[in-house]
Amino acid sequence: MTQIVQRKLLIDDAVPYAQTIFGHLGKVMTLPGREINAEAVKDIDALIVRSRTQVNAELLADSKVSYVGSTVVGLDHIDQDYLANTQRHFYSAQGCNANSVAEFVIHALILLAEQENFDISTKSLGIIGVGHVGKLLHAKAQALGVTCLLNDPPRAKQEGNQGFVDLEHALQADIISVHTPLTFSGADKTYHLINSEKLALLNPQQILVNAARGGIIDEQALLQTHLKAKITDCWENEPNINPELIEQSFLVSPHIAGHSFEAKLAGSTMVYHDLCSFWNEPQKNDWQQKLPKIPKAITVQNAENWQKGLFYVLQKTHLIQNDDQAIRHNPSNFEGYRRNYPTHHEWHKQQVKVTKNQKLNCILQKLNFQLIG
Ligand SMILES: NC(=O)C1=CN([C@@H]2O[C@H](COP(=O)(O)OP(=O)(O)OC[C@H]3O[C@@H](n4cnc5c(N)ncnc54)[C@H](O)[C@@H]3O)[C@@H](O)[C@H]2O)C=CC1
Ligand SMILES: O=C(O)C(=O)[C@H](O)COP(=O)(O)O
Repeated sequence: MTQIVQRKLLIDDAVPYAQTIFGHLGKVMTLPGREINAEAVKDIDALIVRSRTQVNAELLADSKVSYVGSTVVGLDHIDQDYLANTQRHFYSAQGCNANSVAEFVIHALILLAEQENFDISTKSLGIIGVGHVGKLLHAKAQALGVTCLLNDPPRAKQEGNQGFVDLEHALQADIISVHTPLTFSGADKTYHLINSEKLALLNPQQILVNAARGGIIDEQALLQTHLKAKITDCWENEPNINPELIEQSFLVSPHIAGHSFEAKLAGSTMVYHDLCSFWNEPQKNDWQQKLPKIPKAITVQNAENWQKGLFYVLQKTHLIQNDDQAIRHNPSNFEGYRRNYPTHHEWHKQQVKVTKNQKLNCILQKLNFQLIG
């Protein structure tokens, strides 16, 4: 009688619901992403990672891994050529956390606007990289009345220049937010894209946001650049982040812009669906009944000013300042905090009671909050 050999899956332990979602496909083992090494993957069939595992020949050469799934968006931890050349199937959950990042940027900017006492709708926003995240950020910023300048040369080459501006033009915006991948080669490589020459174009009234990747902005040059505010979620040399940049930043966070509950779950389920089809296995979705209940409705206390009302609502969904406090005076907490990141839900999961302020109600709706009677 032929013995059915159970498939083995090794999954980064930061992948939520790993056992619940993937358990029916085989024997699931989990490890912290940074501890997934050649020894751990030797006898594994499917490897499912987040960003903290370098997937390359060094990791896989002696393994029988035939499937690699990445439950995050960035690809700088994956040697895709090696996987293709060794006939290993690769899937990346592109776009899974875009909404989370866009919400993070808007929330950080509203916090800044409230603390610096300006109306965000009077500002312009330069979005460098207009893919999944950039498009959603554009839509949310427009909902707030922000004028956006869009820079994305690869898209402009494909689609035509209509609607796009060049980098120097985008860098004239009051607020600049980078949302490109980190790439080291090619005509549009992004490593140090915002270098000392580009930073020299900026003035002390401008705001610079990095919730994409450390290295897109030259950090050493950034330290010499005086700006109204630096908002830093992504750093060079993570988790050993630069204390001077912490000091200079209005808001710091340990690379968690994409860490909403829905984003992490989307990454897992997108890889799960791909693995099921790769192994020609029927999907089982009964785990969805085990998801946390949505938070209770928010009642706005301060609606006379739409921006103050929005700030109140955003703070009820997630205290972004906690992400700052978690590392500002204790940078060594960078990995620990993100591995145990407190659950927060995306705005489309949040109910808000209709307020007296029609403009606020309209903005909340455009930002995908659930407005209830
Ligand atoms: N902080 C966090 O937690 C997260 C960070 N990220 C990072 O953000 C990046 C963007 O995410 P998505 O929007 O989902 O990726 P995406 O691939 O959908 O969009 C990236 C966009 O950047 C454009 N681009 C590439 N090179 C460029 C250049 N030199 N100048 C301007 N635009 C350029 C591309 O054409 C594309 O439209 C990811 O590659 C990842 O590194 C993504 C999710 C979470
Ligand atoms: O998707 C990406 O790219 C990101 O930057 C994710 O936020 C990375 O998440 P972790 O793998 O660092 O949990």
